[in-house]
Amino acid sequence: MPIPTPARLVVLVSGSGTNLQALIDATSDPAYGARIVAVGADRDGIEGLARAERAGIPTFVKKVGQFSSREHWDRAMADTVAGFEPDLVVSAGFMKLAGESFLERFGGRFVNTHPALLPSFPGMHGAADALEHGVKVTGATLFVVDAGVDTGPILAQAVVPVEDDDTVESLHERIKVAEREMLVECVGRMAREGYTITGRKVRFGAPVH
Ligand SMILES: Nc1nc2c(c(=O)[nH]1)N[C@@H](CN(C=O)c1ccc(C(=O)N[C@@H](CCC(=O)O)C(=O)O)cc1)CN2
Ligand SMILES: NCC(=O)N[C@@H]1O[C@H](COP(=O)([O-])[O-])[C@@H](O)[C@H]1O
Repeated sequence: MPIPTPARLVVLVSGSGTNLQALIDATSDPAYGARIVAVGADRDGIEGLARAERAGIPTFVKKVGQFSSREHWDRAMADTVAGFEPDLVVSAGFMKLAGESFLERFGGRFVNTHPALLPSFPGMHGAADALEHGVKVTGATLFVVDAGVDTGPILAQAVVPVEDDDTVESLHERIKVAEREMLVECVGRMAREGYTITGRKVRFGAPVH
């Protein structure tokens, strides 16, 4: 997938937005090769939206409850995101599953960062589930979103140790430090180098014809 530079990014958030902030900081350098054209959320009053507003980035909020069905919400999300003409959509702590309409429009250029080493510990509680299971290492995974829950082709993974005295909070904070670095590096490479998806394998670099 070759991408025109600077790549246009739409970032989706549901919470504190520290991954978004890492992207905001990275995109302030024109050499990074991407810029954030909008930040979207499924709820209001979150620090993620405040971070975007402080950076002068347009925001939008689409709550599921504002729509008559989940499908209508999904289509409204897809229409709104499409209006910003993104090259890549980045889910960074976005706590909603994307449905058919969204994936029809953005499949192959919608990535998500997850706080565990997939395929282990998918879902909404990746750090807590890894701690509960007693694993000795965990981390973060960046993948291309598909119709499953955290099942898409993997772009990159970052590993962190689990310490004996970890709480869910201390472990998730350690994961997030590695996650932000991985996200910034990979989104920048996708923008500058393009990427190729072949079945379950993703590599940086545009397809060779
Ligand atoms: N179709 C997909 N959409 C998304 C994926 C994905 O793999 N496939 N990844 C997510 C993020 N994600 C974890 O990485 C995730 C987010 C939300 C849920 C979930 O079950 N959400 C519930 C609502 C929960 C809430 O509102 O608090 C829901 O969507 O109804 C699971 C995994 C990005 N989207
Ligand atoms: N399943 C999705 C999920 O758990 N996402 C996780 O939420 C956190 C958001 O942090 P942030 O709002 O500070 O970027 C991140 O660790 C992200 O991987």
